[in-house]
Amino acid sequence: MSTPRNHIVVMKFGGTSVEDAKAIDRTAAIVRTRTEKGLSPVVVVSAMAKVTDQLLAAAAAAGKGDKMGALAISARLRNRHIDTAAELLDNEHFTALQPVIGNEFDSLDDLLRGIAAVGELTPRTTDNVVSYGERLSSRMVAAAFDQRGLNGIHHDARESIITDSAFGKAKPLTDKIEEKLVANVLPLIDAGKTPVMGGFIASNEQGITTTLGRGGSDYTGALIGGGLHAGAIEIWTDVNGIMTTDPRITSDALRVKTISFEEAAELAYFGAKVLHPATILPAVQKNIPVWVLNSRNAANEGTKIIAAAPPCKSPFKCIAAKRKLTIIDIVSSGMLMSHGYMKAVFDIFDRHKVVVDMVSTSEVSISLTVDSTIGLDAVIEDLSAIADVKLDPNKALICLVGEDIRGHAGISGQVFTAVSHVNVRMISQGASEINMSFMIEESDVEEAVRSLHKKFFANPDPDVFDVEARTAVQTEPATAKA
Ligand SMILES: Nc1ncnc2c1ncn2[C@@H]1O[C@H](COP(=O)(O)OP(=O)(O)O)[C@@H](O)[C@H]1O
Ligand SMILES: N[C@@H](CC(=O)OP(=O)(O)O)C(=O)O
Repeated sequence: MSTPRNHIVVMKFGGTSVEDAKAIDRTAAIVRTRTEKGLSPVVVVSAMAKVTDQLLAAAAAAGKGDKMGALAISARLRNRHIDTAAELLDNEHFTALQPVIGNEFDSLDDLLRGIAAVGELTPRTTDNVVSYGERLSSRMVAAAFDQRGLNGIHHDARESIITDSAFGKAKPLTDKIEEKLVANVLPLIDAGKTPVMGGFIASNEQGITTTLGRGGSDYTGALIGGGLHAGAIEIWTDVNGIMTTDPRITSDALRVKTISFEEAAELAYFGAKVLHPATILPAVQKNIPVWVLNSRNAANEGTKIIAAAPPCKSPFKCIAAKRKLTIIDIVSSGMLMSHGYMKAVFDIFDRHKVVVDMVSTSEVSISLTVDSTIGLDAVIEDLSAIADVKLDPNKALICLVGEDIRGHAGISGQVFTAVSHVNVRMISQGASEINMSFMIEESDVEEAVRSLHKKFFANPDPDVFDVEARTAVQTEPATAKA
């Protein structure tokens, strides 16, 4: 294993942390606190808030042949970026950056015209369109850091983050990434620069643009942290850290002070949007602590994610909800007393590369859940050849994460009493010692989470949760973003 470079800190700023000139200015001030401590930051930025969704909308319009609609979205984005740069930068830096922004938008417009002309949108072209968000934000932030004396220098993430060719959700090639980071980024750090890179975007081995999937900038941050063997990875967002549940569901949510890698991975996978599920992996491999911090309230301690979290007296640390799930009920009398049936069913999911989240079985039926409709038609067709299949959409998974759920007697009774007014469709407990999950109607999510939160976080362990903040008000309300 490589030797840790403890002076390097990877700082990832999400869309809300770079949403406008004021936010980027705050970001620069936060980065300065690290350079003042003698640390060497590598900065990863997402697209400005909502830009990714708007680029996807432009791509979709172009794919339907609506050239004017696509170009209109692009024109609005062009104005937003130019206006932000004008507010953010002095004359010298703005004059240098304006043509760069202009060129990027000219090439985006050419791309959108091309898509509209053929009237077809592929995953590969979608990745190309959507990559402009991070390409632009990283250039703007680098210029702002340069002007503010932070020695900011732009590095195109696509030159260092190398993936396979699974457009839309590409898999990183970690050995290649490490090689590239050491060759491209380390010399910049050694020269006293602050490299600024776009998150989420990458390229395959042929140099074609790919992306790591929605919310993937956290993953970029972790890949860079792992590849450079940094001393810490910081995820800067718009809340005080990992909270006991999404603070948009209940304002009673409390900051979790410390959480284990394992617990954070479960939470992220089962819906806590604050962290991309893959973020933890590179950190675990090199035992790098990950911090989740608030760029609107930088003085707050945030949440530390480490290998082993301290003991917690409360049974749960967090409640996550994952929406937009579909339950698939598979019923067949052929399953009765037979072996190999499960294998046949799962082989079908495997063949069509459809990921299953939760499974529950009886003698003649299997219920399972999926979070994407991509590839689902083919799965249903193949399953229908061996069983009766029923789809039940608009479901949500509620996941309670805690360090030793099995060790708490009577815990299931307490959970289901708390949500006794909600129709529970599937339950899973026992597969993991730290997770208890169940499926409900999507429309019941808020009610169920609030009831569970009230039940399990009435007397939280002060060593683990920031109880003092219970009465404190957030610095600013969280805003909707993408
Ligand atoms: N358990 C949780 N703790 C904190 N935030 C959560 C949690 N679950 C969901 N969230 C949501 O995640 C949001 C932050 O994630 P995201 O919007 O992707 O931020 P960014 O743009 O910084 O990457 C918060 O505003 C919050 O509403
Ligand atoms: N911009 C990308 C990647 C990302 O991670 O964004 P954010 O950090 O704002 O969640 C997205 O919206 O999916």
